[in-house]
Amino acid sequence: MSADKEYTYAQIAEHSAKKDLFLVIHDKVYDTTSFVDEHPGGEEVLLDVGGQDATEAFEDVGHSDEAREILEGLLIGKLKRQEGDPKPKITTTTSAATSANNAAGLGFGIWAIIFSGFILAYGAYRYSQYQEAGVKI
Ligand code: HEM
Repeated sequence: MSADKEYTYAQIAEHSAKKDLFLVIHDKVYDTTSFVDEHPGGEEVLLDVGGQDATEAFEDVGHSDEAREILEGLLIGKLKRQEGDPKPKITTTTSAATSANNAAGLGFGIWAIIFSGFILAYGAYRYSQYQEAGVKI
């Protein structure tokens, strides 16, 4: 089998049985049939995502490099995305980037509030100075 073979979601969905189990992870297709019984996380979880996109499930667990090496050995092809197919699942990289953005956004918000607080305080101070000066004159 060539790792360059392209599979559509419909073709992959036909392989969802324990004895014939395909998974999609990061748009690559893996034949996990020989691995189901050996999976340290149990066969149930693999069967749950059999014939589907398992990217999120796989990444959520935070699998080790060893797990990724096993995965490479099971590679049989890539996903041929067609019109109307589900969008690629969010990967850890993008979600990390999103949270980084959120953190930055939050940080900026806080600084904006602090900064405008200073501007207001300074304005109030200057105003009171002028008023005092006005009274004295
Ligand atoms: C073909 C794809 C997969 C491979 C090659 C794989 C491989 C492994 C390996 C080697 C481990 C041992 C810990 C580690 O090295 O990270 C593991 C643990 C685990 N896997 Fe997977 N896995 C796959 C897919 C999945 C999926 C789709 C799920 C769905 C939730 C899953 C859930 C788990 C869980 C929960 C553990 C932790 C088990 C424990 O620590 O008791 N795995 N997997």
